[in-house]
Amino acid sequence: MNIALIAHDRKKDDLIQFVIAYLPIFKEHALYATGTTGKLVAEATGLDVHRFKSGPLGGDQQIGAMVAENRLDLIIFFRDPLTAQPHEPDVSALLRLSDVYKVPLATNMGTAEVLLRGLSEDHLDWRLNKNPEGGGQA
Ligand SMILES: O=C(CO)COP(=O)(O)O
Repeated sequence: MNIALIAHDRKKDDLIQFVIAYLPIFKEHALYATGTTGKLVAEATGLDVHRFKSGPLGGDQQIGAMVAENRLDLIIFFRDPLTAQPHEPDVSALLRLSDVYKVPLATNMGTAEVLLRGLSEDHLDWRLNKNPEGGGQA
């Protein structure tokens, strides 16, 4: 599966800890991320992460473009609900597109845990019908 990882600044440590906790699962999939998130996750875990631009510079939109092409199967986006983001319209656009294309998206760790467990038990295999490319690693 193709998985996107995104975290706002105050949530980046949480996301890194989450990826470390589920490393055996993440290792099996192709990872995409906004710029700074991807750099930090790659450094902390050694995982290969395809990095787009930083979120405020268009990274959310680049991930949204993948969604629009049905090339993303799961999105983990740890948003900071307490800090205004200059690129809030981009964030909203990504959430909207994920709903349009019915891509599972977690915005907090509780939901992310359920999605990762579902992924490890093949409950997201229906995505392979939508995105044949997602069956392999990057
Ligand atoms: O701003 C972001 C998501 O909206 C995340 O971007 P970075 O990973 O580049 O910090």
